Amino acid sequence: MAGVWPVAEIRAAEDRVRAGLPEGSLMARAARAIAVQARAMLGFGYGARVLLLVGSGDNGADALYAGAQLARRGIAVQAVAADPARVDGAALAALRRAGGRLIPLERAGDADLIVDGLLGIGASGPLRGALVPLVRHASDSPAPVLAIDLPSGVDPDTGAVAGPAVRADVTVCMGALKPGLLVGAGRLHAGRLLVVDLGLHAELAGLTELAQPMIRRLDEDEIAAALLEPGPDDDKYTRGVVGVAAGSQAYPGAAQLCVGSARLGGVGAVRYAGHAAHEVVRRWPEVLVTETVAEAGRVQAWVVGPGLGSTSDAVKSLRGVLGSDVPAVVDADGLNLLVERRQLLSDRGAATVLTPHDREFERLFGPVGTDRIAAARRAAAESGAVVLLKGYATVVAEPDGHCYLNPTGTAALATAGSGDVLAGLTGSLLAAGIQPGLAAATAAYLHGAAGARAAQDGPVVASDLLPALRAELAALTT
Ligand SMILES: NC(=O)C1=CN([C@@H]2O[C@H](COP(=O)(O)OP(=O)(O)OC[C@H]3O[C@@H](n4cnc5c(N)ncnc54)[C@H](OP(=O)(O)O)[C@@H]3O)[C@@H](O)[C@H]2O)[C@@H](O)CC1
Ligand SMILES: Nc1ncnc2c1ncn2[C@@H]1O[C@H](COP(=O)(O)OP(=O)(O)O)[C@@H](O)[C@H]1O
Ligand SMILES: [K+]
Repeated sequence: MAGVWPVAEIRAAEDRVRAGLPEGSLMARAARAIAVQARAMLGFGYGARVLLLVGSGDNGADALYAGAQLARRGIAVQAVAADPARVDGAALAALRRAGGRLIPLERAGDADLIVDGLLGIGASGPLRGALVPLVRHASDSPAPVLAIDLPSGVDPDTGAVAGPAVRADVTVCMGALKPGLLVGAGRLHAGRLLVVDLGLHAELAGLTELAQPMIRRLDEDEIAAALLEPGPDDDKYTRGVVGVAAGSQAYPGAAQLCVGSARLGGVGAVRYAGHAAHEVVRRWPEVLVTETVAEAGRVQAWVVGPGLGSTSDAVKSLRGVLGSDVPAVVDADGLNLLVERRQLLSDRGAATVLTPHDREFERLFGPVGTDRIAAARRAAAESGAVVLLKGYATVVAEPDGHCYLNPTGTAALATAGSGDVLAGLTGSLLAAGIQPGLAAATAAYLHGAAGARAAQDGPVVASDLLPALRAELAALTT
């Protein structure tokens, strides 16, 4: 499990770690890790050319100390400072002693690697002044970019990018993951992420009295552990039954997709209730179908909404599901119907998972804004539901503020019906007995991984996600 830490908490831990160590040793560890990664990216040593972009804080000092290590290996290191009068003197001296040089931007030659040491967790607001042309230089250069701690121009806590920003190939993150590396535009700008443990984790864990960090990124092992496999004493009912109230005469495909993934989350049976019963049973003969939620029989969780439409029957389905005493996933048309019927949510005793994309979110809770974690948390607190806010980096927030940031996915998932697959899978995991927040985060993870897997074989449509999901589940559980 990886904890993800806002800047304020990293600062507090950093102070405590520094206090117990000789002066400069954290930075020495950081510089070593950056130099190792720089050499790996260069693929060759002697004669290679590295350009350091140096800011006036410790991020810039990290770059200079790493540059000194590279220069000692025969690499030609040039440094360009945002403000030459405010570079870290000791770090610059170290670079110079090793043979590196500080030069004005106009004299920077071609480079084989650019190291972004402009801004790290001290960043506030959009890039100012002399940093802008340096970031443009990096964007215009064909050289790969290694960002130190955070790509400059990305907000450390939100991932928001409000102007020019470094697009890194690799980001070497110091000590602890920051939210801005995992959500919003920051995720895209960070490229491949490497975390260097500077001894901060133990301090961060000690700072919170909670068993879990407030923000987490699940890894593959945790997803595998969350999935429930059938045991010798199981029958179809003990494994859980999921109900799907989705699709309509107008949108029978949504029912097929949603049921298609609901079959895969570890339940013993799927019940379908709605006007696409004929289409569903023709495609998935194992599914038990009825016309209405009231007729469906007992389930351990419901999914309501995909392709449901807004007719009186759709409203009846929503009322039937939310009036039940089992957990429910509300997606798509179900969310839109909730806008005028919020009471249905507040009256619930059982858990609810809401799965909005940005426009659905806005209708229910107002604009998402640039801080997606804060938006999802606000909505979860306000609604009492788990909120899965979809996107390039999906955020799952629980009503008490705990969050999961999803690491998987691909933009190929931006295809019609993809959300129907996610909703069905989430409901299925809930019915199988996984706790709501974890079920939503697990579904997002598997859905993203299935999308990436499907994308390896060509353009992705939502139907492709079903075999890819099976393959993903098989890979995780065997
Ligand atoms: N965590 C750890 O344990 C360790 C952390 N380490 C490293 O330290 C880094 C943090 O260093 P830091 O605190 O000195 O801040 P940093 O990011 O260099 O920036 C501060 C400077 O930026 C400026 N500035 C701010 N916003 C700006 C803007 N929008 N546009 C333009 N300028 C802007 C600001 O200017 P000012 O506001 O003062 O005018 C100030 O001069 C961290 O990311 C990691 O690399 C490692 O060395 C070892 C262990
Ligand atoms: N640009 C993107 N990058 C990665 N994932 C995306 C992107 N756009 C959408 N997705 C994912 O694809 C799914 C789309 O869901 P949704 O918008 O509800 O589609 P639909 O309503 O057509 O089924 C979500 O899981 C979302 O996170
Ligand atoms: K940086």
